[in-house]
Amino acid sequence: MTIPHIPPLKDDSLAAQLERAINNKTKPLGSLGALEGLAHKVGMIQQATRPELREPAILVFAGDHGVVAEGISAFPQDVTWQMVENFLAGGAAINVFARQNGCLLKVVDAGVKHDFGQREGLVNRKIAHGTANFAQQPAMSAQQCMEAIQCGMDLVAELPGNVLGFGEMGIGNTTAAAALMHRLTGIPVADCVGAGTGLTSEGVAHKQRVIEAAMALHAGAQDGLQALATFGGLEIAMMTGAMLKAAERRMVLLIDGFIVTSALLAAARLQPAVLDYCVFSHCSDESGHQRMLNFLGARPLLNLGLRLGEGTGVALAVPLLQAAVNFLNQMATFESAQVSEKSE
Ligand SMILES: Cc1cc2ncn([C@H]3O[C@H](COP(=O)(O)O)[C@@H](O)[C@H]3O)c2cc1C
Ligand SMILES: O=C(O)c1cccnc1
Repeated sequence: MTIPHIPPLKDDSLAAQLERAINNKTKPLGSLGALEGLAHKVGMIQQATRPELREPAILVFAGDHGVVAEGISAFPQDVTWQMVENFLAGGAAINVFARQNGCLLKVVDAGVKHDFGQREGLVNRKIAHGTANFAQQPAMSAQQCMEAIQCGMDLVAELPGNVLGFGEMGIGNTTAAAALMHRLTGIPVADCVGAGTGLTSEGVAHKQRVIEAAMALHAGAQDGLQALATFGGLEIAMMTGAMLKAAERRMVLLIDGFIVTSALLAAARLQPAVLDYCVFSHCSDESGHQRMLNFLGARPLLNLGLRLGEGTGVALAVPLLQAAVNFLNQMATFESAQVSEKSE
């Protein structure tokens, strides 16, 4: 496996051109707020003063987690495969929002504990029937983790468009994500754990204890790949690989909530410049997501109190991304529209 090399987005002359183009539009300086930074970012990613978005896609990566044996989720493990069926039938929240906003949606079986057979619309990249319980042993072998990363890279190499959103499904994956977050950021476990699908406060306290015990058990798993293999999920590792390949292909990466951002923490540990290619769609209500975003220096577009995952925040942010590119390409300048500039 070769981790792609991702160049940082540094081109002072293009950055200045984009800034000028944005500032010359018929509006007070800075008045389109976060959309201005977004337009600038897409221009830098595409190395163009007139960027364009083509065929936005959302990949929903699904996988199961052995750590559910510790009683860390409010829902049973079968919900993972049942929700995959729901995605295939078009009835989940992500189906609704992806349809609404014209996104291609693909569901990837990275490691669900269920046999789906050959199914229309399901991309079969199953590495294993779920991970092992990281409260007892590493979730994945190094080999499985690398296979998952490689599959993620290969999937993205085939995509037609230039915008890629990330979503996930996997009962128990907020526990994996919180463990990964703690190990990769050093933020105390108590500030990484949250209620996930709806644990009570005692449930959250138990989840915290499970993670703390696992940290002691796996004290040696410190580097990015080791941490990912030890605490991550097959869907999380596959997202990490997909993110790296998408940045290498100069796609716009749309980041969803807590679990997707944990995959990005691992990707950024391997190739820090991957962050230059990311748009943070929203801040999840899963406590810990805000801290993760702060750690990355990220400013999310939306704050809607979502705590679902699946890529729902990503799908909702697509029209904002389109608006940013459209204002850059279509708005008149002070000169072209003959509008007077600021007096003093
Ligand atoms: C019906 C249902 C649909 C979902 N869609 C996404 N998730 C979300 O919840 C799960 C993580 O939460 P925890 O770690 O607490 O198990 C993930 O599958 C995530 O995508 C769902 C959860 C449920 C119950
Ligand atoms: O932020 C998320 O993506 C999230 C939060 C809770 C449960 N599932 C996903």
